Amino acid sequence: MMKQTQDIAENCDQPPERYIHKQDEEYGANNVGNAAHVITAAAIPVIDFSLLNSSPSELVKLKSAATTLGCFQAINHGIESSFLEEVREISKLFFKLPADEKKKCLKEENDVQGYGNETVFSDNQTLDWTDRLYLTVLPQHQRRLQFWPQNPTHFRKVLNEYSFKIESLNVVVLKALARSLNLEEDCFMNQYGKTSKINARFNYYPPCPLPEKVLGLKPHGDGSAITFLLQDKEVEGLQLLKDDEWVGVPVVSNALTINIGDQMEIMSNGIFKSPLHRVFVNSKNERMTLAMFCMPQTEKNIGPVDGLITDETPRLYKDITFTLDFMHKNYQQGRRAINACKI
Ligand SMILES: O=C(O)CCC(=O)C(=O)O
Ligand SMILES: [Fe+2]
Repeated sequence: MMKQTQDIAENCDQPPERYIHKQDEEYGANNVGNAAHVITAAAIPVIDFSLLNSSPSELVKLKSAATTLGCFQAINHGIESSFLEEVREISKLFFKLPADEKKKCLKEENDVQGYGNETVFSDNQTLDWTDRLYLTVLPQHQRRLQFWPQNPTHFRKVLNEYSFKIESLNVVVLKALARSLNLEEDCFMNQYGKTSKINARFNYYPPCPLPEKVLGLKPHGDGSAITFLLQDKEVEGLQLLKDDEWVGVPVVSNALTINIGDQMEIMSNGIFKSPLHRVFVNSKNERMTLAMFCMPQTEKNIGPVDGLITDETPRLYKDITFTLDFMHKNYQQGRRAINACKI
């Protein structure tokens, strides 16, 4: 059985070969683009959610963020900061448990659900410097509770509550995005079926003695429609590709970082952009984040909404059922799932 990254990081002065990025990897750690630099907070738009229904200019700002970067920071989103603290706390308490205790939630080798590191498909796959706990949280009947920690004791209660808060916020985002394009407000939601599907991924990035040689997460676009990322309170690391340059996504206190995912790019016929992003780690501090991936039911076919297909803007994507398996296979082979959906 493979050792977890956290256990490796504990006593190591050199990351194992399997984590080290090779010079020729297109988006590897050595290949930092023109210059990896942290741009100012102003470059990632901050959207005030309390204004989305009343302020046309806030909606324009949202549209601009979603069509260019595919990323924005949501403030005044309605989830109490004290509750976000509880969410961070269960993550921290879980990852700080002794290895044996965490192993109670260990994923099976070829599954993504549960605790562990990245699923290995091939011998030359470069590994991410991270461990994760990956759980389907909604719809409720798809939960596989054997992977849900019972330690800390309030883990399940807090995650359950957070799932419903994110589900509601997802509706707010879907409606606002539709209105920003002058579309009927339910047009994206109509592709969801009765409820959304939400997968949670708790990410733990231990410090690394040679951070410039590894990546916390390899470059990828999210397979979701919308991703809600609760960042670490202090430690930054997320970067996204904009005009061939990697730009850092700052920590904004009490904000949720929202990413457009591949399925929204498809439903919007390419108007909204699913950004390529990756994670850097550092030598001093560990970093913990929680990504909530919201998407239509996996058995549902999705495609560009009718109102967006015109003579001038022809259909760019096929109708497709976007399964997780399809997503992950592409990721591990260093490809983008969305490219396989283009006409
Ligand atoms: O940890 C982060 O900052 C980003 C996580 C992410 O991109 C993901 O889980 O898909
Ligand atoms: Fe991501």
